[in-house]
Amino acid sequence: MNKERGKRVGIVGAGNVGATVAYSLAMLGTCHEIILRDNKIEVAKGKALDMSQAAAAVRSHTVVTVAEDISQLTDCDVVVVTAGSPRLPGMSRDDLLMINAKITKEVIQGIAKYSPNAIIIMVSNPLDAMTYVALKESGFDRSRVIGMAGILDSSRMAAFIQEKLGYGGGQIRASVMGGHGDDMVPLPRYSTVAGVPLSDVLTDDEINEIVHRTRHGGAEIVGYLKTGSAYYAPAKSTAIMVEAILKDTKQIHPCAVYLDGEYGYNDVVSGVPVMLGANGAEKIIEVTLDEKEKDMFKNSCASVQELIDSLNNNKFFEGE
Ligand SMILES: NC(=O)c1ccc[n+]([C@@H]2O[C@H](COP(=O)([O-])OP(=O)(O)OC[C@H]3O[C@@H](n4cnc5c(N)ncnc54)[C@H](O)[C@@H]3O)[C@@H](O)[C@H]2O)c1
Ligand SMILES: O=C(O)C[C@H](O)C(=O)O
Repeated sequence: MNKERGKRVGIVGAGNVGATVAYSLAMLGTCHEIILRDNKIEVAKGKALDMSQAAAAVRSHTVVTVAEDISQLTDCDVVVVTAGSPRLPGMSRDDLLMINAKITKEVIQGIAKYSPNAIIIMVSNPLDAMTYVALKESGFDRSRVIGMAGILDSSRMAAFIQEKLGYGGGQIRASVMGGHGDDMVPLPRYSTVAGVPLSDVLTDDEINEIVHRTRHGGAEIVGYLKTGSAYYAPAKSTAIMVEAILKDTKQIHPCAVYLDGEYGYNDVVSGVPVMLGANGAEKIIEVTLDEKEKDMFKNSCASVQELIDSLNNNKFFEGE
């Protein structure tokens, strides 16, 4: 972390998610400067001015600026990448693979060049495959390339539990592992309400309904919005990760990371509990899964692997 000047967070893609992350961070005031980078430079400039003024309103010292070119995104401590297309109704996140992989490749090469010490938080979809692309294109250690999805998926599950119960808001700890796809792995066995196991307060049918809704939580919102996907909860979840890194909290959050033997998997990205701190993903926690949970995790990793295979078959990583 740079000690001479305040902490600097870059955000590539100042659309719905990126701008909301920036706003959230500006209100928290943990970093000194937030730099927005988007191809739509005028829009980014307008949003940056608007957010700096909002920061002044709440007496936050954070300033929001714009990088007109990726070469101006220098010496960031953390860079959040939300550049790319969101899905539309009827699409799966995987349908975004090739279009967003190309964008990710381009922006990650710039980040690696101009902010070589940054910790990268990937947001663009399909999340696990884009985190894999970011890792390969940056050449960074795996601890410095982390995908955001698990906090979002767990928060969704918690909200659905609260809705079903009608009580317990703020006291629910929901757990979701695996990739950020339709076969993500919600873990009712590791979910509690004020410390009480979920199975003590809900029936099996109710829990299954919540699991199903969590898996399709992103699509549910796309179905309403029509022109794009969710951004308030995704942005807040991303800001939680940025804060954990900047403040070196060493707290555990579900994040997408490159697995190198953990859970029995290699050379794939998936969502697992991770300790976040100043050095990024400082530790991967291996929780005990029962046979059914292991099977679900296996399926989820296989889906991410298919996307990586598809990139390889398209010679995406060749010539590097
Ligand atoms: N991981 C998650 O849980 C999660 C949650 C929500 C959204 N997402 C994903 O995040 C991405 C962004 O979603 P959104 O709703 O903000 O979309 P958006 O369309 O509102 O914003 C994307 C922005 O990226 C910009 N952009 C495109 N190419 C660029 C480039 N090369 N350099 C700089 N900027 C570029 C666009 O101009 C646009 O402003 C999508 O891929 C979406 O699927 C992931
Ligand atoms: O659903 C999407 O496409 C966006 C994001 O991954 C989400 O879960 O909200």
